[in-house]
Amino acid sequence: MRMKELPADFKRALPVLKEIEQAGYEAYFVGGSVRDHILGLPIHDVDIATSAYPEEIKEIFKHTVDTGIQHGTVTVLFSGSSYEITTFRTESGYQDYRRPDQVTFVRSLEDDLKRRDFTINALALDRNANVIDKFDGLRDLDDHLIRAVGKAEERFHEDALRMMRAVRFQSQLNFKIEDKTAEAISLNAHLLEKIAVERTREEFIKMMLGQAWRKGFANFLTFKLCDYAPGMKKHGSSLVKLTELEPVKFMDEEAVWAAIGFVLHLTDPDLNKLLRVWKVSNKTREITLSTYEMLELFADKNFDTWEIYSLGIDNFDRVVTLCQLFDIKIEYNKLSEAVEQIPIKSSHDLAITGSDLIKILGIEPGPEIGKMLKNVEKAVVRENVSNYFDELKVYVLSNR
Ligand SMILES: Nc1ccn([C@@H]2O[C@H](COP(=O)(O)OP(=O)(O)OP(=O)(O)O)[C@@H](O)[C@H]2O)c(=O)n1
Repeated sequence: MRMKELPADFKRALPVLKEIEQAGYEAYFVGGSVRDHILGLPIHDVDIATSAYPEEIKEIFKHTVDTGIQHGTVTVLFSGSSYEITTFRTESGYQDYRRPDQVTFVRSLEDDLKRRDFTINALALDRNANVIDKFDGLRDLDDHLIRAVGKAEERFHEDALRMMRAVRFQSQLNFKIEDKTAEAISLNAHLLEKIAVERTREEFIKMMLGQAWRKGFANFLTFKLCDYAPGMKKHGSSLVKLTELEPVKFMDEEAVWAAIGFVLHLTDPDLNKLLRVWKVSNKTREITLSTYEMLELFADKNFDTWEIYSLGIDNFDRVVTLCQLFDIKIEYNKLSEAVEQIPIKSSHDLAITGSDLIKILGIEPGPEIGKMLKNVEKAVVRENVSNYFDELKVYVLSNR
């Protein structure tokens, strides 16, 4: 099959493929960018695979960096851009279900494609836009199917993360997982325990942010991957409720975690614990906890602008989408107008400072000043007083 127009990222890399071919080797685009291009999706991360060994690539190009030379990857700097070029390889060993014990460089494209996870990821594209399809990846793309290359069980034994990748692609592409591949995931879900939590988390979040996350997440539960994912073992039957909610897309990772906390009715410390087990970043954890608290307030209908402000106005839109997900009725127009009208973004925007208060009140610096400033901030946010120095001065003097 020959594709029509190549996207700019591929076109820019064509001279690199040409150089390799002129030196007597083969070179192709491979991996996710080929899949996405055929699907008509925007591409990112152009990967090039070649029959040339790393040392041979280094002879062809003047400027190279040994990025992952033991796995066959060399970064080539060419005409102001950089390209990752990986030698065709086979892999064996996989005693730990994560990494091959042995990587062997080979000259055959087919051998390289054979070791890949799914047929839709085992396509190659040559310089003339011909697709090389040894495992019926094009048919599966057409049929919207995620099918392991060769024996599914073997592919998952090689890298257990691929089971998460299956549900992730299902969600991102809105595809179905082919029966034998699905069966192999169910049989091998326990291997997920061998995978570093950071890698599992990355796939989990990509899955939850995908268009068909309800399908991917439903399979994450059905295949029992959830039982071997960090901190979720006992929660399968509660988490299933997420798939029965309104079809709303998650805005970001923080929205995903807050929704999980909410559907599990976690206390704040328990959600914190779950986030630590999944090793989310401190920033994500902070934002998630504030989002979660705001969501609970909205669900209780028991809040005012000060609470929204102190939990972070930036969380408001995320919480609104979560309210849609959980069908929590809020008076959106009224609320968003109120939030827009909050006159300050943070205490830094106050027209009065701590040193002003010390002068106005004639008192020593200390905790009293902090308390007073907080009261002023609250009054400004609740629009009990305008954020002008003179008005704040009067307010402070009459509320001392
Ligand atoms: N566990 C894995 C990871 C990757 N691959 C192969 O390596 C390619 C590149 O992997 P990666 O960049 O991680 O994923 P993509 O498939 O490119 O998807 P995306 O870029 O959307 O994450 C994949 O297409 C697949 O052929 C694999 O076989 N097994």
